[in-house]
Amino acid sequence: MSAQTIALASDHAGFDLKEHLKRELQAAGHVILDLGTSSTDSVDYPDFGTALAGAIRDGRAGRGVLVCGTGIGISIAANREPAVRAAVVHDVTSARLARQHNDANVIALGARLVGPEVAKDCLRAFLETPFEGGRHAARVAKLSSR
Ligand SMILES: O=C(CO)[C@H](O)[C@H](O)[C@H](O)COP(=O)(O)O
Repeated sequence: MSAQTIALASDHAGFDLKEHLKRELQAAGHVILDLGTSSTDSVDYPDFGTALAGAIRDGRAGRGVLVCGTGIGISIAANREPAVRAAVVHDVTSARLARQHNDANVIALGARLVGPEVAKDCLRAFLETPFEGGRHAARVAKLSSR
C-alpha cells in the first residue's frame, strides 16, 4: 500500500508494542500521527481509543492502529465513533478478513496476547489487503446507516 497517514494510540499495556509498530511504519515511509500514550504509566484506554477515533472522523488519518492489553477495551471505545470500523485481530487471517469483509479502517491488537512479530504481520495484512466489496459492500453500508 502506498504511504499514508496512520494514527497510533495505546494505553500503558500497549505502549511498548505501539512504539515497535511505529518504528516499522516509519521505516516503510508512512506518516505517523501518534496520539499517545507516551510511557508505561497507567492510563485509561477510553481516552486513547476516543482520540484515535476523532482523528479518523476528522480525516487527520486514513487508518488507525490501537493497542491495549487485549485490544478489546480500546476498540470498544473507538467503535463508538460511527466513522470507525475497528477490528480486534490476533493473527494474519483475522487481519486479512477484517479488510476483505469488513473494510476495517482500524485494527486493535492485544499486547498481552500477541507477540511483536505476529503484530507486525497483522499490521502488514491490514495495510496491504483490499476490501472485496461485492456482497460485503451492502453489509458494511448498514454499519454506517444505524
Ligand atoms: O481494556 C483492556 C481489557 O480489554 C485492556 O487489556 C487494558 O489494557 C487493561 O484492562 C489494563 O489493565 P491494567 O491491569 O490496568 O494494566
